[in-house]
Amino acid sequence: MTGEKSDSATVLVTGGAGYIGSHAVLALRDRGRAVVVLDDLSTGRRSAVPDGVPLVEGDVGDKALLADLFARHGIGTVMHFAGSIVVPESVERPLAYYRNNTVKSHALIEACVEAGIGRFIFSSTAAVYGMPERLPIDERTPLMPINPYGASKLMTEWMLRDTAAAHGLRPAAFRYVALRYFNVAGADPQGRSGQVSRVATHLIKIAAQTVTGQRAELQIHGDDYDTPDGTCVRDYIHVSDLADAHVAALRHLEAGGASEVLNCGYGRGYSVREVLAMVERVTGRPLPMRIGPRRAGDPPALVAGVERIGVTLDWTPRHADLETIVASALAWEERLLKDHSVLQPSNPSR
Ligand SMILES: NC(=O)c1ccc[n+]([C@@H]2O[C@H](COP(=O)([O-])OP(=O)(O)OC[C@H]3O[C@@H](n4cnc5c(N)ncnc54)[C@H](O)[C@@H]3O)[C@@H](O)[C@H]2O)c1
Ligand SMILES: O=c1ccn([C@@H]2O[C@H](COP(=O)(O)OP(=O)(O)O[C@H]3O[C@H](CO)[C@H](O)[C@H](O)[C@H]3O)[C@@H](O)[C@H]2O)c(=O)[nH]1
Repeated sequence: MTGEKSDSATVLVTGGAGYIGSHAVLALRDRGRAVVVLDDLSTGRRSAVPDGVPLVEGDVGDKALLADLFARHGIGTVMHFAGSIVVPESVERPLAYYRNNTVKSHALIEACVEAGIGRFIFSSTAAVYGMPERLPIDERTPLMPINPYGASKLMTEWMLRDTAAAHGLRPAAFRYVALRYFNVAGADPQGRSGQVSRVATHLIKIAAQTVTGQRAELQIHGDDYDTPDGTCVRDYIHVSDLADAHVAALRHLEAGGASEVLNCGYGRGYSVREVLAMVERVTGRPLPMRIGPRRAGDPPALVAGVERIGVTLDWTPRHADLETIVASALAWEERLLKDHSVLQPSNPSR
């Protein structure tokens, strides 16, 4: 397309020092793509960025920095992972979430339009659906987020939709793929990256910490849901498959494909109890656990409708089973325990 940057152009990965972004960096590098990371290291880690990948330490809302970075590195596509992700925190500090996730995404999208960067891939979330009543959840399901985190992401989707509508037909076209992730888990199969959280909230991460003795016990947040075993059901996707979906989205846009909003999951749900049983099976160790009350805002079941991603992207998941997800998460947790350099502090000033 006229005015577009060439396919060999560098990919900017915002939030590339974080959990999912660092796996996307690995997936891009493994395919020989040039990558630059922009990260403020608020939750990310310098050590998550592989050697040889430039890390620009800065804020994704800093337009002067962005303009300079785009020109200096010849950026052709932006993959936007940077953001704040803790749902209960978003309820306590909504304006901080709207600022970091929505206002700063606005600055980034605007900087792209001004620089003529026409390809944008965005980390969205199943949280845009809220508490859907019907499963599986396809992309036409009504969008009714129930917390500021989901709303802050949905607003960014809308900015992308409207920007593509306004600029999509011009010579410097703007097209995007928004990927709505379901439950992301696991770690790079080669052990190069994984999840490092100061305060873990995700089930598989907490289970890994518990079974390795870092926590006394895990609490199941409610077993009285209207689900087969009473615990919540989620669609867990391996982080490396998700990273590959980003590479597939990049290829889609580079081939001139249209803007898309796509669920990312496997279309299969597991209950909390099933996940915990898998942790016990993989380790051969009992997992200390007890039943606690429901956690506010937890939908009983979230399972992705995955037809659309299947027909739109050239994406074949390679790690689509719970055992692989759990085993890779556990292997990473063992590595964290042994190798403290992985835990190199993010930004000491925060
Ligand atoms: N983890 C999940 O299960 C999940 C599910 C759905 C969607 N997502 C989305 O995926 C993206 C990545 O999530 P993650 O789990 O890797 O989280 P993470 O906290 O590990 O990564 C986020 C990264 O963004 C950086 N960052 C935050 N604000 C920034 C700013 N203003 N400027 C520059 N860098 C900034 C952080 O330092 C960090 O490296 C987020 O946008 C999140 O909303 C995550
Ligand atoms: O110690 C724990 C932690 C979690 N859970 C349960 O395990 C399930 C999964 O919980 P997670 O916190 O791992 O994930 P969520 O489904 O709450 O959230 C995920 O999906 C959301 C979309 O709905 C957002 O995208 C969010 O960023 C992402 O982490 C839930 O039923 C939760 O109650 C427990 O029982 N005990």
